[in-house]
Amino acid sequence: MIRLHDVTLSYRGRAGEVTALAHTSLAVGKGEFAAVVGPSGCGKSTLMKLVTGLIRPTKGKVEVDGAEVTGPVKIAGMAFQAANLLPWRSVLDNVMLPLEIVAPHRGRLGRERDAYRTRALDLLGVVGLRDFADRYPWEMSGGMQQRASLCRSLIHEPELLMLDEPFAALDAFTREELWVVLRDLWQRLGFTVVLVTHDLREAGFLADTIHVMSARPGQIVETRRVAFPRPRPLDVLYDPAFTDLVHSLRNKIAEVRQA
Ligand SMILES: Nc1ncnc2c1ncn2[C@@H]1O[C@H](COP(=O)(O)OP(=O)(O)OP(=O)(O)O)[C@@H](O)[C@H]1O
Repeated sequence: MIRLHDVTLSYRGRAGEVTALAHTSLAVGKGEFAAVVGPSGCGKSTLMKLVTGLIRPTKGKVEVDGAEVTGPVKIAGMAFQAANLLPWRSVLDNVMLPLEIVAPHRGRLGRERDAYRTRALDLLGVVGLRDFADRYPWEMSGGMQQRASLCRSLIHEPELLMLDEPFAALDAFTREELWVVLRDLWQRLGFTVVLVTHDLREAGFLADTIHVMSARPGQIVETRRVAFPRPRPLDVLYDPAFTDLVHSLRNKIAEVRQA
């Protein structure tokens, strides 16, 4: 689904040139759940922007679904640390927002509003928010807002879901609840995921593959397959093999930070 071939990305700003990524290569298969971890400022968000076509590589090539990325990628949905829901729209209308923007839904929404509404309500049901569809974002907790944000990123049935630290602002319990929500959505809908996170337990619980990046300029320095069988219960977090995985990822990141 995703291929980065020897990609370098340099930002040119007033303070001169900053090379965020240098000679980075990465492959993510169709339907795979990939996580990207690494020290702060190593270029994780830059990698997300390259894959979604928000920026173009300085050198090298980015491909999504077999085609070179030359502009915004239509098959991608995105969610970020801030839920960014529009306060004047109900939860349902927030979830339906991408349908007003993304082709071909934009052209169909007028005629097929009821069917789309049903789809949005079904999705809200999967994340436990069906009864909150008519509420406003400011009437809901941060975790509920993030659930709605996940629904919004999936309403146009993207093949690729790009998540940049979506649970970082939540408390530990809510975060674990949301891991389960994302696990179930992914298992049900079968999209490809790239999840950027600082939380190594989150990466271990959710991902098939964890890519570790070096300090800036970032590169993938290690790729781990996560072998725990699916569906994974939260109890896997207390498995000694899981703790070993988290420890060794932590050690690897400490090593690349000092290098
Ligand atoms: N638009 C920009 N112009 C100039 N430099 C930038 C720009 N965006 C990012 N950078 C720089 O590129 C480097 C990588 O940034 P990026 O946001 O990709 O890192 P990150 O790994 O996502 O960081 P964090 O883990 O702290 O969220 C940083 O040094 C950052 O300051």
